[in-house]
Amino acid sequence: MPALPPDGAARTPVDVAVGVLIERDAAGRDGRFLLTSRPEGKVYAGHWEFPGGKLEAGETVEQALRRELREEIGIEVRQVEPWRVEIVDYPHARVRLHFCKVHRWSGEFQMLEGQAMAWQALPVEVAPVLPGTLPVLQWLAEERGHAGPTHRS
Ligand SMILES: Nc1nc2c([nH]c(=O)n2[C@H]2C[C@H](O)[C@@H](COP(=O)(O)OP(=O)(O)OP(=O)(O)O)O2)c(=O)[nH]1
Repeated sequence: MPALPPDGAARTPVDVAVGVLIERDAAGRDGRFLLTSRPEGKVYAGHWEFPGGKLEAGETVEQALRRELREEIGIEVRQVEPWRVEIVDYPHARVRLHFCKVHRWSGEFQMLEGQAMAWQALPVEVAPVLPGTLPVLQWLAEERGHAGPTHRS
């Protein structure tokens, strides 16, 4: 019988659409980005993440992102820029995170699942941050020439 692959590799990843909402400053440069806290009742409740959620059957990443941000934070995404894809193994699931930059949206932010929201710069001040968001903070640090820690450990 062939050896079983290591735990994690055996699991099919769940696709997740994630929005990195970024404010632009007066000069058009990327500024603060939005983090939200995971609501009570979900795994990693209280951890900070970029808003998003799992794709439903037949949805594209962009469709899922628009739906999730409407359902969770009450905004209409106006433009989606696919950015990077990352697989993360958690004890509860293996996820394929499709990170998208979002610079344009409309509507007022409403925390429809009882989350909290925080516009953040580097280093991120809210804690704890979800493990799957750490690579994003690193990519943002590289883009912005930020040296030093990206978050509080
Ligand atoms: N939204 C989001 N999820 C992330 C990030 N990083 C990361 O590892 N994840 C993981 C956590 C979860 O295992 C998964 C997202 O699933 P979820 O439970 O939030 O999705 P959902 O809103 O569709 O939830 P549900 O309907 O199943 O309750 O992706 C991130 O930055 N944002």
